[in-house]
Amino acid sequence: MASAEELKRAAGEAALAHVEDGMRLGIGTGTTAEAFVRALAVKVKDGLTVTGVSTSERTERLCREVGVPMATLENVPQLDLTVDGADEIDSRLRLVKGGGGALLREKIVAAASKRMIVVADESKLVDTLGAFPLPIEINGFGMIATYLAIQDVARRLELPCDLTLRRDGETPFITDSGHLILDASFGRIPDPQALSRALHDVPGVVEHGLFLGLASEAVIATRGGVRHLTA
Ligand SMILES: O=C(CO)[C@H](O)[C@H](O)COP(=O)(O)O
Repeated sequence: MASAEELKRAAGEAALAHVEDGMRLGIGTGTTAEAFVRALAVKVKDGLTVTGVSTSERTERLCREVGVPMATLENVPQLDLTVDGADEIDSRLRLVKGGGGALLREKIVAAASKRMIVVADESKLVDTLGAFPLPIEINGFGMIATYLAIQDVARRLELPCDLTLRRDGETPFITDSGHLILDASFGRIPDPQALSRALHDVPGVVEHGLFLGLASEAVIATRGGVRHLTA
């Protein structure tokens, strides 16, 4: 039976079929996105020309290490395609992302792209979003007030709410953009759009991990083969 690693590799390799010569590519964060980077690097060595824009410092380092040519979003602000992983994917290709802490840059890069393809193994497919805690990137200033305002959002939407400050060992986890992350267990999220809007209305919330209307396709590796889903 294929291991989780093999499934991630299969998804990463299958996404390569969507990469064309000359593309400006947003490159995601996480183990599945990294499988895509390694497969991409082989093509680059064989002569494929692409310009990558990374969604995290971690991905940037890997791309440079394996020889994928990189630019910044400042220099290349419009992208043809972004390939990125996800923590949860529903049947309408609505996503929860940010398990790796890169949600802010991931969302900026995805929004700057004409297309976003999600790469994942079948364990990420869900009927309803919400089993995976939703990462919420917040400003450090006034974090308790922000915490209370998020609890208030959940109360108004009649969702349970359990917030945990993400840690990196003894200290709070700090994102590439210098913010904190609250991992929010809201239970099942029946109306992701309403939750997204309400969270964006909280001033201390920088971004959240609900990706709605951004992914147009998904390449899902299953034990029975790779499935291609469209929104
Ligand atoms: O959103 C992300 C990082 O912020 C990742 O794409 C997500 O956590 C999936 O990671 P993996 O492919 O390792 O399961």
